[in-house]
Amino acid sequence: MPAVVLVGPMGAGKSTVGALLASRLGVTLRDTDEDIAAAAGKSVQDIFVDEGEAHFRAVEADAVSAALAEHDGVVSLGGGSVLADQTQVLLKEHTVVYLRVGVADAVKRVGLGSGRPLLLGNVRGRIKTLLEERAPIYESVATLIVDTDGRSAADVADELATALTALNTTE
Ligand SMILES: Nc1ncnc2c1ncn2[C@@H]1O[C@H](COP(=O)(O)OP(=O)(O)OP(=O)(O)O)[C@@H](O)[C@H]1O
Ligand SMILES: O=C(O)C1=C[C@@H](O)[C@@H](O)[C@H](O)C1
Ligand SMILES: [Mg+2]
Repeated sequence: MPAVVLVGPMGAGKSTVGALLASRLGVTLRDTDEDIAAAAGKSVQDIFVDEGEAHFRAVEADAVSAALAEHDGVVSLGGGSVLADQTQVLLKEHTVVYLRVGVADAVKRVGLGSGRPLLLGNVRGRIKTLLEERAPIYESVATLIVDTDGRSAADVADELATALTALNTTE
């Protein structure tokens, strides 16, 4: 079972904080976006363009299920993975951290020229809508919520490492 599962929107820092946290905990990071891209032999962006979002979501649900079953370290999930009912059910069995980010910091982090397919056209507007739509879902699956606005990824990883150690010693 993973030590921790990271969820949150694009730009929350799941991949970046996940890598730092994994090294602090002495484990490895498994990122479902990377698993999907490696298996398909192309980027997540290209999968969206070539096969469409519905196909990506189906593949993603399987990738999440496999990562949760197989990986013992840190698992970071794609930003939209929590939309799947199957994933919401699976996450009940895990320690899940929601990396929260506001619109302004998320936009700064993903950059206006982002290659992220769901943000094409209007990065700020799309992020705002996605954050509003998904915040209740992230909250519902989270064991712990960590605010990341105005903080470095290293600072967030440090807080998480401490919080997880405390959580595991009180369980
Ligand atoms: N706390 C932070 N402070 C500043 N920059 C950050 C922070 N966390 C991540 N970043 C930067 O923001 C960008 C996006 O981070 P990252 O790719 O880790 O997000 P993500 O949550 O994995 O997004 P996605 O869902 O698109 O995979 C990266 O360039 C990263 O270096
Ligand atoms: O928030 C989302 O829906 C996404 C987030 C990324 O992690 C990728 O999985 C993809 O760009 C879609
Ligand atoms: Mg990522």
